[in-house]
Amino acid sequence: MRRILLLRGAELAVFAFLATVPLLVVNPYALGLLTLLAIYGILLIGLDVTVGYLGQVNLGHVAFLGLGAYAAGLAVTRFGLGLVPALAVAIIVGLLLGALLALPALRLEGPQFALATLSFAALSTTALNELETLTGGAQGLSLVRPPLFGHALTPSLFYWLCMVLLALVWMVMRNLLSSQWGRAFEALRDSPIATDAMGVGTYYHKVAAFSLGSGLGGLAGGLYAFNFQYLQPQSFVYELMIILLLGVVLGGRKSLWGAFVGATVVVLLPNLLSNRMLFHVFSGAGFAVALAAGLRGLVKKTTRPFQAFAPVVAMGLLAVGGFFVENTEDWRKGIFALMLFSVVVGLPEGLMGFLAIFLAKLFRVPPAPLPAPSDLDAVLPLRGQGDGPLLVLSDLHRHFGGVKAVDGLSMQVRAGTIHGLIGPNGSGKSTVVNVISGLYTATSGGMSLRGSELPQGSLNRVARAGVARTFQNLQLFSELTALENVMVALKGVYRMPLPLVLLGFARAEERHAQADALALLELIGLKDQARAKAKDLTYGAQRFLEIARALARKPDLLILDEPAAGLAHPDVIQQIEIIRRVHARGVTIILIEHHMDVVSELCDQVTVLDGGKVIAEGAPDEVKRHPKVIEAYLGQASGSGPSGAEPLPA
Ligand SMILES: Nc1ncnc2c1ncn2[C@@H]1O[C@H](COP(=O)(O)OP(=O)(O)OP(=O)(O)O)[C@@H](O)[C@H]1O
Repeated sequence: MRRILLLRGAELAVFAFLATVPLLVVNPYALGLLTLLAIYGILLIGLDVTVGYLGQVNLGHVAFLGLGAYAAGLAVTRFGLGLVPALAVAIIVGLLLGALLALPALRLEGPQFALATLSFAALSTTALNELETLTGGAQGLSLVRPPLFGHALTPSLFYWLCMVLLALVWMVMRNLLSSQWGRAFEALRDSPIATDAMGVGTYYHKVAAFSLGSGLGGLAGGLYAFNFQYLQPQSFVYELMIILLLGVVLGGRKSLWGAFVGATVVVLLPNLLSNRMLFHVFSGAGFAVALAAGLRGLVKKTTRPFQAFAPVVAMGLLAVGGFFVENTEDWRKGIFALMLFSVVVGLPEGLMGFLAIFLAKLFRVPPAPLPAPSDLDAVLPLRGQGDGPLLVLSDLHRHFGGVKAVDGLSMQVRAGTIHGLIGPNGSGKSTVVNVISGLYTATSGGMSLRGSELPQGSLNRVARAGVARTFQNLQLFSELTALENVMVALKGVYRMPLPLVLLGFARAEERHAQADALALLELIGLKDQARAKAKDLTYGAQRFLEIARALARKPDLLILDEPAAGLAHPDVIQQIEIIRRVHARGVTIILIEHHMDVVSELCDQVTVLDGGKVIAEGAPDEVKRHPKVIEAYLGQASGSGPSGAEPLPA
């Protein structure tokens, strides 16, 4: 049985079981907990988009729960809307306010982003508190759960409604996250620069992801309002946020199952704290897991000592401390902190990540087979040589304060050629590449591609204009597979509108993308490692993979920034062969390289830079003998005139 069938079967079994619960369980308390499980499940799936996929610490998600709850509550109490329109209002409020927060906040990174979201959460609670005439302030807002299509929603019916919505959210998000969108979210977490350089708008995708996650927060808020039928601003404060983060991290990031497990933890935590016996069992089990995982990691040498011992100490403190404190609820913040610390340090992949390793060993289910590679002519069409220059740089300057990294560079790259760009360290080669590819804006000067002005200062727009590049310091999407790295960059394949992607209509397109990406992996000799994560490939293979990924853009101009840097000799030979194959497809290449033998082997024309200026230009053999070049590399003019590669760095 294929892995996908097994997964779908497990999902179906769990949801079918959950659907029958109201028929089996008459205990209203248990039904209430399961209703909350569905609501928090939706909330955590939304939070996982930012925390798991975007890799950002989002401390504002609790605000969207609150805003969604009040939006739905007010829609019903003030505007007399029904249940469905009120839930729609809650989603829209989440989406819009999410986008509004994301627009400025996502220009920030790391702790600054976390602080921006925390401030938003604080502001929201204050607003809900202070806008008394609208929200009732600290007095709270009471509402009555409206009927659904004329039927009063009993606790059982409301539970089913929440479960149906969780199942829908699950399906829609699974479709989205396994599509080009999900890959883009993960790619920009690993390398925003490379994501932009592959023509995938980083900022746009970040804002879309954050807004989507917040929309789900709004929906969960609407359901929360109709579940409790009474709202108070104090319910949506940072303490709940910490529990939500604990849920996502403990359950396992980037996983719908992880969100589900996390929601279970969030729902059960209050019971855990109020029932002393349950607390002892839980903390004892946690200590045992931490000890077993730590010892296993140490024996297998997969864990550093701190990573192994710190969770044991934290969980030990929890287990022993439970016998001494009078009331565990008074210590809840400390308990959450110890649990969060243990999970972050000891179980970075969360419970589902941990479980997935065992399940994979237990079932050993092969993944679905990949399609046959597409015809390379369709993926990377052969181009004619053309005549005239493809790229023209005129009097280009790029200064950093007083440093003139590029100082009046004029250069032409003929279509269909391999154009070498060489020069001693610090001569300005990388800066030129960064200006052409849009990472830097030129201080002055002009650039044109095929006669049209090249956009400046935007990796994304330059990529869309037909320029692809690799990076001197590798910028792969390390958590994605080799195949997915190439699929992120594929041009002209993804045409399905978002609503249809959400409904699961992008599968044929995905197969097509896989086949195209495989053709490019075959070109560079990595087809057999298509499913290996980029971070697990050898260094040489990673360098080759960057070329395949850049080729997925079907570029007019490919810039290779030191593609042989750090490679062992056999890999250098393979790299030369790959570049030859790419060139044979008619792709124009700019090659920055310190290995002079690689330059001599491959380049039709070479431009030599020194101090940001061109000091020589011509065929490789000519420039090697040029006195200025020899002087630049050796710091002296040689009368004898070098032959071969000796004077230039190998
Ligand atoms: N972001 C920056 N800020 C300030 N100075 C910079 C920046 N980038 C490059 N420079 C300076 O510009 C000059 C050219 O650097 P650049 O990296 O372009 O040279 P290079 O020829 O690519 O060198 P290498 O072969 O060592 O990579 C150097 O003096 C460098 O210190």
